[in-house]
Amino acid sequence: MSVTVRVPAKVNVQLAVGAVRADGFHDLANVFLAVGLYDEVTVTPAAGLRVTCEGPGAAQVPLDRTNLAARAAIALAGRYGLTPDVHLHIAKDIPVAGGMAGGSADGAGALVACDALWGTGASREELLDICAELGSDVPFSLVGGAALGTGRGEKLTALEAGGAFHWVFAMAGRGLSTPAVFREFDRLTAGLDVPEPVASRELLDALAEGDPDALAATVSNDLQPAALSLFPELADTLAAGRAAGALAGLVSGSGPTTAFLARDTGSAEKIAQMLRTSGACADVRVASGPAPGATVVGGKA
Ligand SMILES: C[C@](O)(CO)[C@H](O)COP(=O)(O)OP(=O)(O)OC[C@H]1O[C@@H](n2ccc(N)nc2=O)[C@H](O)[C@@H]1O
Ligand SMILES: Nc1ncnc2c1ncn2[C@@H]1O[C@H](COP(=O)(O)OP(=O)(O)OP(=O)(O)O)[C@@H](O)[C@H]1O
Repeated sequence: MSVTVRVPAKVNVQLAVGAVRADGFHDLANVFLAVGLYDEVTVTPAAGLRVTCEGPGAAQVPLDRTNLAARAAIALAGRYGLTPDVHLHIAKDIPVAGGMAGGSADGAGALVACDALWGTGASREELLDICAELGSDVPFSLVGGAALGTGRGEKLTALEAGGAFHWVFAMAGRGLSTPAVFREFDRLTAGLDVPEPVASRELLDALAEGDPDALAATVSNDLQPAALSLFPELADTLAAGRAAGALAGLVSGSGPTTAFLARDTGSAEKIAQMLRTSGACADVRVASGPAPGATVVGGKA
């Protein structure tokens, strides 16, 4: 008996960041778009909790109880008086520590997979509560599509997306730590008046209309200066993607992956090819969004 769940990566088309809160988190206006780069989590009953991982960057993924997939299984089992005796296998395709919510995807995937395996009958709300305990990005990994995240990003409102948006992602040769990027944001904004984060009306309209030019004119990421400060070479990657014809280029979330919006699939392939030969990044992928959230794609009786 096993269950396999597929979970998408995300790009933040707007990431507005407020001042640091008393609990160390930041209030956000976080416009998430799920994109078609996926991790798959397979859960199988086992003698105890075990995590394995294959794919690019697998060596950087912890295989102990700190893995978000393991934490999800433990949290769900805890609620239902079960023991998390499962083997969680992660087939990784989302870059590790890349700002595309790879670990969050695995947390949401493991939760949905264990829920199906154990037949807990947990409601969507209960699953979303557990997701929010696991991390700010995890609820969005569960729901996918397009959504506005407020609070620390965990309170979601579904958004309409009027069409597919085509993206090129440039992966860096090393990762960036999300807490370190938020700390750098605090350092760069120290003494300044940081406004309350608000979603842009123009950006939400562009998303709803499926208009790539209008979206390109409105994308923004308040963490970008912090990511560039910690990883200055990303400025060259952004310049290379824009020179290759991208409508817009920005750092994805806390980075260091950079995301380039293309007009259509043909243009995305051309930008990807130019980025590959530019030497300005370690790897390049093409993907479109919105993509569906965590979905059961297979299982064996
Ligand atoms: C940068 C984003 O990826 C944008 O979607 C997210 O805000 C980060 O979400 P995440 O990786 O799920 O982050 P969490 O695991 O919840 O938090 C990791 C750390 O990031 C910082 N953090 C995260 C979210 C937030 N709204 N404010 C923060 O300051 C905190 O230092 C926190 O200790
Ligand atoms: N299943 C997992 N996959 C990858 N990393 C994990 C996982 N579980 C825990 N981690 C830890 O989380 C850190 C961040 O990895 P992750 O790939 O989630 O980063 P990220 O994509 O930048 O996150 P986000 O975009 O949500 O801020 C890793 O360095 C690793 O130590």
